[in-house]
Amino acid sequence: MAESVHLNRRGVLFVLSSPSGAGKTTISRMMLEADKDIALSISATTRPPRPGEVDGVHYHFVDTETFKKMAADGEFLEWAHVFGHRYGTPRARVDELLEAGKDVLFDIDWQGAQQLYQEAGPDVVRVFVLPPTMEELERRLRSRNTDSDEVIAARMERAANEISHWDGYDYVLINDHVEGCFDEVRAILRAERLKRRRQIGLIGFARDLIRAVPDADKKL
Ligand SMILES: Nc1nc2c(ncn2[C@@H]2O[C@H](COP(=O)(O)OP(=O)(O)O)[C@@H](O)[C@H]2O)c(=O)[nH]1
Ligand SMILES: Nc1ncnc2c1ncn2[C@@H]1O[C@H](COP(=O)(O)OP(=O)(O)O)[C@@H](O)[C@H]1O
Repeated sequence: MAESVHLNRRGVLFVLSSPSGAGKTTISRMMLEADKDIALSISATTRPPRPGEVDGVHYHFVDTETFKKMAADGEFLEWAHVFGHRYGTPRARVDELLEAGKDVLFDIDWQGAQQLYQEAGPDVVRVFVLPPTMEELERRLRSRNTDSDEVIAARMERAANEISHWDGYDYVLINDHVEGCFDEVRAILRAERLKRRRQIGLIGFARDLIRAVPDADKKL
C-alpha cells in the first residue's frame, strides 16, 4: 500500500466576533470540544470574572496596572477598550500554539480583528456572528443571568455599533439555531485549512509529481 502523504501547513488564526450575547462563546466552546487541532487564545482582561469563569481558562483576570505594564512591555498582539474594560491577546501563547502546529481561536471584538489582520493578514480568518433579531439578542443576554439591567442596556447599545463593523469580516453568519451555525463555522475552518497558500511544501510536491513522468516537463 502507498505511504500516506502529509504536508505541514501554516496555522489558521480563526477570529469569532459578535455583538455580546449573539453566541460566540457558546460556539467557541463547541468548537474547542469538537476539534483538538484548534486551541483558544486566552485574553487578559481587567473586567471581573463572571460566575463559573476560571482564571487562566476563560481569561487571565488582571488589574489595570498589570494590564498597562503588559501592554507597555509589548506582550499583546492586540488590545482594546471594550465596555469600559481593557482586553488584550497575549502574544506568547499564540506563538506557542502555532509552533506546536495548532490553529488558534480568538474570541475578540472588531477592533481586535482589525489589529490582528494588520499583524498577520493572510493567516487570519474573520467570522462575524449575528443574532436573528435584536429582541432575541436581548433575550439571550437576559437568559445568561450574568449582567445587571444597566449592563444589559449598555451591551444592547454597543451591539448596534459592533454590528456596524460586519463588513470587515470574511464570513458573516446568523446564529439562529446553534447547531446549524456551529456546522457552518466548522465548514469554514475545514475549507480554510485546505487553502493552497497554507500548505507548506505543495510547490515541491506538485513538481515532484510532474517530474516523475519522464519528459513531462518538456511538454508543459
Ligand atoms: N480586542 C479584544 N477584544 C476582546 C478580547 N477578549 C475579549 N474581547 C471582546 O470583548 C467583548 C466583551 O467580552 P466579554 O466581557 O467576555 O463579554 P461577551 O461579549 O459576553 O463575550 C467581546 O466582544 C469579546 O469578543 C481581546 O483580547 N481583545
Ligand atoms: N442559537 C441560539 N439559540 C438560543 N440561545 C442561544 C443560541 N446561541 C447562544 N445562546 C444562548 O445565549 C446566551 C448568550 O450566548 P454567549 O455564547 O454567551 O454569547 P456571547 O459570547 O456572544 O456574548 C447564552 O445563554 C447561550 O446559551
